Amino acid sequence: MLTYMEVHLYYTLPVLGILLAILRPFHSSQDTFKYGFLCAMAFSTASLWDNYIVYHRAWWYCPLCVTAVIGYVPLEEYMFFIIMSLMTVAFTNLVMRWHLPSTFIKPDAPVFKSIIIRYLPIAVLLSIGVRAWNSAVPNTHLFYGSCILWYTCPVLALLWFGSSEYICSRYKGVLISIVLPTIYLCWVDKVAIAAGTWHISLRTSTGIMVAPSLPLEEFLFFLLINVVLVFATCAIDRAQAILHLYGMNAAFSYFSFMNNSEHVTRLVNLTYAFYLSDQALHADTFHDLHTAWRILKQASFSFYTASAVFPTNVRQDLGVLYGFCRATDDIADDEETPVEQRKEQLATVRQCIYDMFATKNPAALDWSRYDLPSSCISSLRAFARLCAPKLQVDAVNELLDGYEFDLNRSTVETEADLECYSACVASSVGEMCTRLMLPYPDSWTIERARDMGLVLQYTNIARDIVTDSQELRRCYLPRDWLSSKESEAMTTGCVEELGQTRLRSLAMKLLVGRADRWAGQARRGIDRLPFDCQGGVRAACAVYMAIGNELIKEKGYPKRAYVSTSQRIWVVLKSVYKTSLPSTGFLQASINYYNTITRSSQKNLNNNNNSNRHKIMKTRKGKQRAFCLF
Ligand SMILES: CC(C)=CCC/C(C)=C/CC/C(C)=C/CC/C(C)=C/[C@@H]1[C@@H](COP(=O)(O)OP(=O)(O)O)[C@]1(C)CC/C=C(\C)CC/C=C(\C)CCC=C(C)C
Repeated sequence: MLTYMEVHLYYTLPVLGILLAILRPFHSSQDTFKYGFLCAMAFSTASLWDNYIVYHRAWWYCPLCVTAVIGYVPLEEYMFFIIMSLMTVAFTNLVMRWHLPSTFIKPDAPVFKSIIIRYLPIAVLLSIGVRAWNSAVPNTHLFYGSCILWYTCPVLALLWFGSSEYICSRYKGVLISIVLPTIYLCWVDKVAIAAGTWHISLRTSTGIMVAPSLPLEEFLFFLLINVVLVFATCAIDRAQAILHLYGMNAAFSYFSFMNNSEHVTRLVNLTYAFYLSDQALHADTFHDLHTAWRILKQASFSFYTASAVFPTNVRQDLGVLYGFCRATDDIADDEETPVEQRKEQLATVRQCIYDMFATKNPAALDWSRYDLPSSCISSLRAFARLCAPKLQVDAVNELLDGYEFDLNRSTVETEADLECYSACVASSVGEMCTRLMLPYPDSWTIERARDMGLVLQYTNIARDIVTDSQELRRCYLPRDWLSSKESEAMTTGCVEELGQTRLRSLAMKLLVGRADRWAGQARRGIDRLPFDCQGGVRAACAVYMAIGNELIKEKGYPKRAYVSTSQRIWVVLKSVYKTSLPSTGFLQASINYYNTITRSSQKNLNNNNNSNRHKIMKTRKGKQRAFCLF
C-alpha cells in the first residue's frame, strides 16, 4: 500500500526540490511574487472545488493512506495543490526564463488578427464552461469531467484575454511547460491509483481509460490545471514586462501591500497591464527595446550569455545599457565615416545626453533634433526610458570622454594614461551597471564596480593586442612598455614583428601584473549587490575572465582569444552555482606561465622588458599571485 504522504515523499517533493535547487541562483523577487500569487490562487479555489467533488464522491481516498482530513479532503491533497503549482510554475520558469518577455510583445501586430486570436477562443472556452456547468449533475457519468471543465475553462478564458498573443509567440516553451509536467503527474496519479491510495468513482466518470489505471478525467484534470498554471505564468511575465517598460515597476513585496497603498497601486497597475492588448502599447517603445536587445545579442555573446542569469527587469536594463554603449561606441569606431562627421555625431550624443538628464521626462525629448543613425536613436530612446532615470550623468559623460580619446586617436603614453582611458570606457560602465542593479549604492560599492570595469577592460586590451593593431592601427599598451620599434610596428599593423613570446609577456603584464590588483577587491563589491544580481555579475565577469584564461593557456599568442559557446555556458553555470571559477584554471595557467618564463632563457626579450617583467614577477616570487577574480 502507498500512503498519500509517501506519494509526496517519493514522487512529487523530490522533483520539486530538484527544480527549485536548479532555479535557486536565478530566483528573483518577481519569481517570489509569481509563486506566491499562483499558489494562493490555486490553493484557495482548488480547496473549495475539491471539497465539493469529494462530497459528491467523484473520488475518494483510502482512510489508512492519509494523515488527516480537513473538510472532506485529506491534508495531503491540500499539500498537492501547492506542490503541483510550485512544480509546474518552476518548470515553466526553467523553460522560459532564458528569453526576455518584452521581445514577445508585438504592438504592431495586425489588429484584426489580434482580435480573432484573442476573442474566438474566449467564446469557445466560456461556452464549454457553461455547458459543463449544466452537465455537472451529481451521480452521473459526466459529473467529474464536467466539474473539471467548469472549474478551468472560465479561468483559461480570462488568462487568454490577458496574454493570448504572448502565449502564441512563445508556443514552443508553452507546450513543453504543459506537456512534461502533465505526463509526469499523470504517471504519479496512475501509480497511486494502482496502489489503492485514491480511487476515481465509475459512478461519476465516463470509465474511459487513457492508460491502465489512468481515467480520462484525471488526465483532463492534470492537463487543464497545468495549462492554467502555464498561461498564468505567461500572463504575469507579460504584465510585469509592460509595467517595467512603462516605469510602473511593481515592487514584488505585494504581501506587505496591506500596510502600504503604493503596493495596492502597483497591483492595480499589474492588473491594468494584464488587461492591455499588445496593440494598446506604443510600438516605438518596443521597437527601441528590440533594437537595443538585438545589438547586445549580435555584438557580445559573452554579455548576452551572462545576461540570462539576471532577473528579467535588471536583464532588460543592462541590455539597453549595452545597446547604448555599443551604439555610441560604434559611432566613434566607424572608420568608414569621416572623422569630422564622427566628431559631430559624438557632440550630438553629448547634447542628447545633456538634454536627457536636464529633463524630468527623458523619454519625451524631441528626437528629431538629433541627427544620428536610426539604430543609435532607438538605443538612446530606450536608454532614456529605462536607464537614465536610475543613472548619474557624470558616468555617461565619462564614457563619452573615452570615446573622444579613441576618436582623436590619442596615444596611451604611460600606465596612468591606460588607467585613465580604461576608467572612462569601463569603470563608467561598471558604475552604470551597478546603479541599474542597486537603486542607492554606497560610494565603496561604486568604487568596486569601477575596479571591475578596469579588470574587464585590461582583459579586453590583452585579448585584442593583435586585432587592435591590424584592424584599427591602435595600440592601447603604454608606450613606455614598448621600444620605439615595437610602438611603430603596433601602430602600422605589423604587430607580428613583436613575436609570440613578447606579445604573451605584454598580455600577462596587463592581466597578472595589473588587472589582478583590482580583481580581488572588486569581488568584494559583488557581495554588496542584490542577491539575485550577484550570480549574473559573477557570470558576466567570469565569462570575460575566461577570455584571459584562454589567452594564457594558449602556447603562442592567438589573433583573438576565444571562448567556445559551451565553455561560456559552463563558466556561467559555474559562476552562478558559486563553485570554483575559471580563476582556478587561471591561477594554474599563471603559475605554469610563471614557471615557464623563469625557467626558460629570456635572451630573446629586450632588456627593458626584462627588468620590468622581473620586477613585476619578483614581487610575486614564492607567492604566485594570480589573477584571482573570485
Ligand atoms: C550582463 C550584461 C548585459 C552586462 C552589460 C554590461 C555592459 C553595459 C557592457 C557595455 C560594454 C560596452 C560596449 C562598453 C563600451 C566601451 C567598451 C567597449 C568597453 C569594454 C567592454 C567590452 O565589451 P565587448 O566585449 O562587448 O566589446 P568588444 O567585443 O571587446 O568590442 C569593456 C571591456 C568594458 C566592460 C565593462 C563592464 C561590463 C563593467 C563591468 C562591471 C560591472 C558589471 C559592475 C560589477 C559590480 C560590482 C559592485 C563589482
